[in-house]
Amino acid sequence: MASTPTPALRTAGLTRCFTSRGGQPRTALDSVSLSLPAGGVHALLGPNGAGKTTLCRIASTVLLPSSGRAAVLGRDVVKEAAAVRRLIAIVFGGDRGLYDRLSAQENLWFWCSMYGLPRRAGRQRAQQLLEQLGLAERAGELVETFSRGMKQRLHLARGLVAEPQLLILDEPTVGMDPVSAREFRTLVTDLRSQGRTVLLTTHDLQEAEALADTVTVIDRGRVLTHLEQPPQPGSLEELYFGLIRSTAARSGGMEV
Ligand SMILES: Nc1ncnc2c1ncn2[C@@H]1O[C@H](COP(=O)(O)OP(=O)(O)OP(=O)(O)O)[C@@H](O)[C@H]1O
Repeated sequence: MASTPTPALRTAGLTRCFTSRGGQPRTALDSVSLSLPAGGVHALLGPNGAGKTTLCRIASTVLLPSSGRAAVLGRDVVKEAAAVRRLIAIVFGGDRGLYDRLSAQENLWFWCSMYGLPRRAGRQRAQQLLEQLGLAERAGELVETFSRGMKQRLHLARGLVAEPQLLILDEPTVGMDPVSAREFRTLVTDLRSQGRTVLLTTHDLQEAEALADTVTVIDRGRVLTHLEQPPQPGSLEELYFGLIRSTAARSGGMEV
């Protein structure tokens, strides 16, 4: 009998609670059970505060679950955190995580050394990534002089230093102009064709539709739907708004 392939990310009853400053309990993830296959782009959608970043942070071992389990390629994110860190990379949108007063290549050299690459191999890897991401011409310039789109490419290069099997992109195109965002999406498509798995959170439904092989919609920490196939062109907006509207109506929340 053929064995079932190990999912890139599997969660079972995954729950994460926070306590607000005023002492109010807040459930960011509420018993989330999901299985995302290895390979392809998996879109995670949901309104502000839905729990997307919390899920990404748990999958990348920087946040502990309150209860339930999560595993990356079969490795438990709590009990085998070190092994999980070797399999994943996380790229946040915005300006976090880069050293502005260093050049693009210095940033990458730093990250290569953090991942234990010897100096020579690190420099080769950095050069290869700068070329792959179209930054080679600006490699020696300070990151503070980069546009947002260029910074996002560099973020992605940083994420790729360790050749992760699961790349988590948390709103990677936020604030990008349409051309930079489209180029970034092309890079994501290239990664998919190289056999990598990408978990993508986004508020851009067209982006999700263009890239995703599976789509998961969450709201208030709960999975509302999980599509195991790419959405039909033009279908996602109606599905998404319908789901969010009915959840809001059930809980007497705002109109969408
Ligand atoms: N460190 C924290 N302390 C308290 N509450 C938190 C903390 N981190 C997240 N939360 C809360 O958990 C819930 C989910 O937040 P999360 O950042 O995962 O949402 P999100 O779907 O990524 O939202 P957005 O689309 O706005 O980025 C929110 O109510 C948020 O206020």
